[in-house]
Amino acid sequence: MGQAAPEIVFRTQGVTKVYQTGDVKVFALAGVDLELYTGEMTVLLGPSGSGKSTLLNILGGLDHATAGRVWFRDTELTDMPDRALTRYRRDHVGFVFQFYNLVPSLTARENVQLVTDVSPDPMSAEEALALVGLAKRMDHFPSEMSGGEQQRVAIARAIAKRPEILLCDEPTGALDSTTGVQVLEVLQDINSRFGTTTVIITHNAEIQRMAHRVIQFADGKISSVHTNETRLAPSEIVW
Ligand SMILES: Nc1ncnc2c1ncn2[C@@H]1O[C@H](COP(=O)(O)OP(=O)(O)OP(=O)(O)O)[C@@H](O)[C@H]1O
Repeated sequence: MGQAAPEIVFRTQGVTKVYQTGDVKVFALAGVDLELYTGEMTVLLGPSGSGKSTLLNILGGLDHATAGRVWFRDTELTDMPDRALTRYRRDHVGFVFQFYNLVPSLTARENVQLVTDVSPDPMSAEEALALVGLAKRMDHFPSEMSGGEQQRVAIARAIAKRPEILLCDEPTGALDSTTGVQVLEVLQDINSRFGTTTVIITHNAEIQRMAHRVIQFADGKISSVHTNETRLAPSEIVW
């Protein structure tokens, strides 16, 4: 018997995004057809300006495509009104960005509680912080933590609502390699422990070796898709 077909979590068809500044049009995305599968860890690679963040923002409901269609499971996101898109984002998507966007006047625990207070079925802030290895730092303020620790608080905040999807835009971009690997280990652990569909944008080609699939972008299009036969553990990745 063959393996069951993978379950599609996102599908895009001809997604285009045009930014217009005065007379100048920039095609940030120029026709992207893509399927992402439940539980998969996907790395998006490509030069600066090739459209990776634009696609991530559209998948995460932070932005609308100019043309083309986008589905999250059976729900079409394409023309969803902003209120519904906000609900979609709140209920299903966790975001991790390069700069951690923590509230400086709140402790790690309080930063995570901002999310757990408004989610229907959250884990506790304590549980989320323990999952990212910060059980002992819960009452520290961001200024008392290293970059990697702050990013782990940001990941705890993103996962505390138990999202099906975790979208990470350059999560290690501001970190040295040792700290970056710790953050990747947390992402790997969340992906395998909870089956959270995870998308990671990176400029660091080494990181692709931990992914199930690697999608390469060039000029607003997908230039190649590669499935890794074997994956490396984050601790085996060096940069
Ligand atoms: N709000 C905006 N207004 C105008 N142009 C934009 C806007 N956002 C993105 N762009 C342009 O769209 C193109 C794609 O940008 P995008 O950020 O998606 O690329 P990227 O591959 O994520 O790049 P990077 O790796 O540098 O983050 C770029 O040419 C960028 O300048």
